[in-house]
Amino acid sequence: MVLDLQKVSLKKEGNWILKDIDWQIEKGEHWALLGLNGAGKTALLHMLCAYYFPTEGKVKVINKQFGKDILGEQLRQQIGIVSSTLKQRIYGTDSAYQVILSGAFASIGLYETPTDVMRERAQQLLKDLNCFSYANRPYRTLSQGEQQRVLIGRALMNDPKLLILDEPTTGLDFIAREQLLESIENISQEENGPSIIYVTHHIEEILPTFTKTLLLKEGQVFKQGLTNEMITSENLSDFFELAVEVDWSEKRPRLKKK
Ligand SMILES: Nc1ncnc2c1ncn2[C@@H]1O[C@H](COP(=O)(O)OP(=O)(O)OP(=O)(O)O)[C@@H](O)[C@H]1O
Repeated sequence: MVLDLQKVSLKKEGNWILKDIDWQIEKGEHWALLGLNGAGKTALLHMLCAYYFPTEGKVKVINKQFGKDILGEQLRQQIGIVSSTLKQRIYGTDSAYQVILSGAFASIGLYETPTDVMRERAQQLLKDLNCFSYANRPYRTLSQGEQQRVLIGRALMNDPKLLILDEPTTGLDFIAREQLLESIENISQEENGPSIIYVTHHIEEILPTFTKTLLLKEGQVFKQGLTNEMITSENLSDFFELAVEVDWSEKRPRLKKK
């Protein structure tokens, strides 16, 4: 099992930010995590990466239980994450290639000498993610779409079992967004590739590959299960407390206000 949360709660400064979260992710499953602003998505992701320790409940990530056999650093080597916090920390003068390579050490910047195997892997990722043409350009000169590809490459360097993509399309235009989603779909179909958690506010970004969805509301699981059973007009109207209509006529859902 990639992830096993049992009755997990988190209290910060006297407030419950997460309450009684049960969530299991099996190997090979890809999930969408949907929640409005302030739902607790970031807090939940911080917990999966062992930056937060649960106040109550049990967290197991990649078969390791928090508090027992887990060291934050070791765990983070096995999880790939792309988030806006990470994006802000990358050194703008590093080349795209160096940024990807730094993923081998889960570090910001390169302080250790990469092995030949690491260099080959980074070059393969540059090709797979169509980043080869700007491999040697400083990260800060890349477009937002190009930067996101590089960060996904960095997250894949260690062949993680879990890949967390936290709103990866923020700031992308329509074309760049669709291209990035296509790359994510390709990653999800790789044999022995990582399980993906795709965090978003945007229903239309739920690709067919995300067959499971968790709806998070006010720190609690509102509902979870098969995406086509979760993303319905009735469920989402309850979830948003607003009458909405879901159009499933294409492969991806679209949301309309009623
Ligand atoms: N360290 C903290 N101390 C106190 N309150 C916190 C802390 N971290 C988060 N919160 C609160 O917990 C709630 C959930 O925050 P979180 O950032 O996880 O939401 P989110 O779903 O990621 O929202 P967004 O989509 O806006 O990023 C918010 O009300 C936030 O103010």
